[in-house]
Amino acid sequence: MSCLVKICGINSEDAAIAAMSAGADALGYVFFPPSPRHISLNGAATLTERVPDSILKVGLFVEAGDAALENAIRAGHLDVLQLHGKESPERVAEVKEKFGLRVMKAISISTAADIDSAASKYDGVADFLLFDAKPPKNSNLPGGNAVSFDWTLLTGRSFTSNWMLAGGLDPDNVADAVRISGAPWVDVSSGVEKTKGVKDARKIADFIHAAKGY
Ligand SMILES: O=C(O)c1ccccc1N[C@@H]1O[C@H](COP(=O)(O)O)[C@@H](O)[C@H]1O
Repeated sequence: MSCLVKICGINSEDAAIAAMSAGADALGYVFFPPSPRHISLNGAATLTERVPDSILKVGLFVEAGDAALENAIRAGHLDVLQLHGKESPERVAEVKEKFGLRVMKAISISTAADIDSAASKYDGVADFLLFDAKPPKNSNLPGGNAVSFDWTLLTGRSFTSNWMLAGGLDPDNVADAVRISGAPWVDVSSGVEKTKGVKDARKIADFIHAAKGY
């Protein structure tokens, strides 16, 4: 089964080129200073000049205010806003309306009940649902922790919103993850890095090939 791929945490020209040349469908810029993948506004502005319109530019935020969103949208020419904190359905709808861009809401999963509860609140409100694992207790990041969840929780599920699978994906497990979950999109950060915050071109290519079933 083939699917679309977002490579998140793009913070260097090398990483952007590796992802684009391997066939990524979306690139993610992390606008969250505690993350090792954080990118400055200037950094995003420089990288984004090289990204063709056919590749989605996704900005990742954690409970960001309107001014921060606006500055990042302008710098990165963003197409999609990924809200990876505790943003309410009302805030998701407000951001969509205010900025006129697609919004992706990250949802932390460990049980089927987590999926049901999130779907009842965000399905059809956000353009994309992003199913990620619950962060470990000792992590200061709500995502990007290389932790996966039970993909069978998503088997046979369908949603009004488009959706992505994330959390602990890597070149060796992504084909199984797509087959089991039926995900139309996958999103990866840690699994295609050589060290925290530094992407590995070989792993990016292997990941995209495996996800797309080349
Ligand atoms: O990547 C980060 O540093 C990050 C920081 C804060 C929130 C989310 C973050 N990343 C997102 O987390 C998931 C899973 O990442 P991983 O592949 O397990 O490392 C993914 O959606 C990233 O976009």
